[in-house]
Amino acid sequence: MKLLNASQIHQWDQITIQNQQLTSLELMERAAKKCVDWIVENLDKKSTIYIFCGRGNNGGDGLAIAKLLLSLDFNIQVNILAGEKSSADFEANLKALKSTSLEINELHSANDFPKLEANCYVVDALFGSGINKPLNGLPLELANYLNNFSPKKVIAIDVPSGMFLDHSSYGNTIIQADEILTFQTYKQCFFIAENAQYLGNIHVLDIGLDAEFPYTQESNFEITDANFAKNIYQPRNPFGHKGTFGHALLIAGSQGKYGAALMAAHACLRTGVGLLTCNFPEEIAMPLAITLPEAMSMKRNETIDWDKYKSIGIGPGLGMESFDIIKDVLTHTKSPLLIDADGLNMIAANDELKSLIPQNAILTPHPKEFERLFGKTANEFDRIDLALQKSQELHCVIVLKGHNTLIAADGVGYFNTTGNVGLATGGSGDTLSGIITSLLAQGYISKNAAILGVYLHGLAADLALSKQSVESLLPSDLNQYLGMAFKSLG
Ligand SMILES: NC(=O)C1=CN([C@@H]2O[C@H](COP(=O)(O)OP(=O)(O)OC[C@H]3O[C@@H](n4cnc5c(N)ncnc54)[C@H](O)[C@@H]3O)[C@@H](O)[C@H]2O)[C@@H](O)CC1
Ligand SMILES: [K+]
Repeated sequence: MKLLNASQIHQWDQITIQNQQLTSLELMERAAKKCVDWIVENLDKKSTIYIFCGRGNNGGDGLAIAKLLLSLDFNIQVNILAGEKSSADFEANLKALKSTSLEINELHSANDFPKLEANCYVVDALFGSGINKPLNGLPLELANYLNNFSPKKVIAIDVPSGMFLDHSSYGNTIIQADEILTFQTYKQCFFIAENAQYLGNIHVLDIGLDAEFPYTQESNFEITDANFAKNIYQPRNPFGHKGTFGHALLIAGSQGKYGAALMAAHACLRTGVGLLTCNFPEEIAMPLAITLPEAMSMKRNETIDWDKYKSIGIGPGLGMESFDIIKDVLTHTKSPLLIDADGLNMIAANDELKSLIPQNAILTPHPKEFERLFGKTANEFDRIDLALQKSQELHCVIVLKGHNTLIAADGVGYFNTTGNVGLATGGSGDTLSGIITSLLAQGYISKNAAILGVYLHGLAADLALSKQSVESLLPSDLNQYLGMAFKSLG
């Protein structure tokens, strides 16, 4: 699914109004009705709901919500920012609300802020997709006032006020939401870790916007959900044999980091590779044979037959002392390549190695490794843009690991939607390397191996939560759930 920017979302509303012969007020009414359905189902009617409205259409939504909640006998209190400039639909809804018995509180200064009851709810309808500058003046004071108070829940309409949809809000004040009722589609800002403290649970409400419009739009960002993964999944040919599913070579492990190599190997096999050869330190050849008898092994300094492998994965637990082998691989490999961890760190520390990265290689840095490779950026949006730029410059795939891992390929960024904080443990990346190396060996092109690998890795972690908690989850648990993750694609 494409992620649209703020201006495209505005156009989407306009096209819908035109194609469905609606007035914008009717569309707003639809949006408000969806929010109220959610509120009725999820909030306790006994608690007061304080609704804070700006004077644009986000505020208009707030007023339309207020009118509907009033008709359902909810206990509400409505506050609007004072000002002269307001949208037509805001004015229409204000007029309608003024015709009821409800008193509306106009906020001219901080003295007008209502005293909030303990245990209340707050609806944040100050600014939505029309935000065009950081909060300042009275809206800033109000945001601080609300953030310093702890209501039962803050429900943001469309986006938390103060958050830009498609560029960085780093350092700005934003209203902290517990629940976000967003219209029609995810917004890019929801996938960015620097916004994490302001984002709560996100509920995408279908307000019936034009179904065709997103397909007509260019976008540099997509999200990879179950449909996306199903489309790239290649079901196995029933007549296949071990040669059909590729021979992978995994070059991993060093003293003190043997586990990383074993975890990568285990995940590689569980992802369906036909054959796996492990180039591991000699001292773990025996533990490997005992714990993973399906894997073959070779010595670290043994000559590699470059024609033999369908894919090579290098890096998990490799240590920084393996310069010769990474140089050898970068210089000679003819196979699709995945580079992780110390493989990346060695490249970052050496310009000659950097110049040898082959086309279509998959690099899987976490943010710190990314910084070592490509430099520091002022904020996360800039880091993502840099990842897209580097993916084009180097003709390779960059998997920027994090909460919503971003896969940058051919200048497009794909945000993954599976996974949970249980993955924030050493070893998760090693498992991911094994999975992606396996998919490469099975013939997936680099971009698809990275997207599907990240999706399956996260999904296995989500499925593992049926038995584990986010605290107790171990990367090695994922191997047991890869099977179920694959089955969900079938
Ligand atoms: N028909 C439509 O277009 C629909 C719009 N919807 C709602 O409309 C919202 C977008 O409405 P608008 O485009 O009117 O924009 P907003 O309501 O987000 O805000 C725009 C207004 O706030 C001002 N403003 C922006 N940033 C400010 C800041 N930091 N401090 C002070 N003032 C600031 C702008 O000058 C403008 O007057 C969506 O987020 C959604 O909630 C929904 O009702 C769905 C239908
Ligand atoms: K809002």
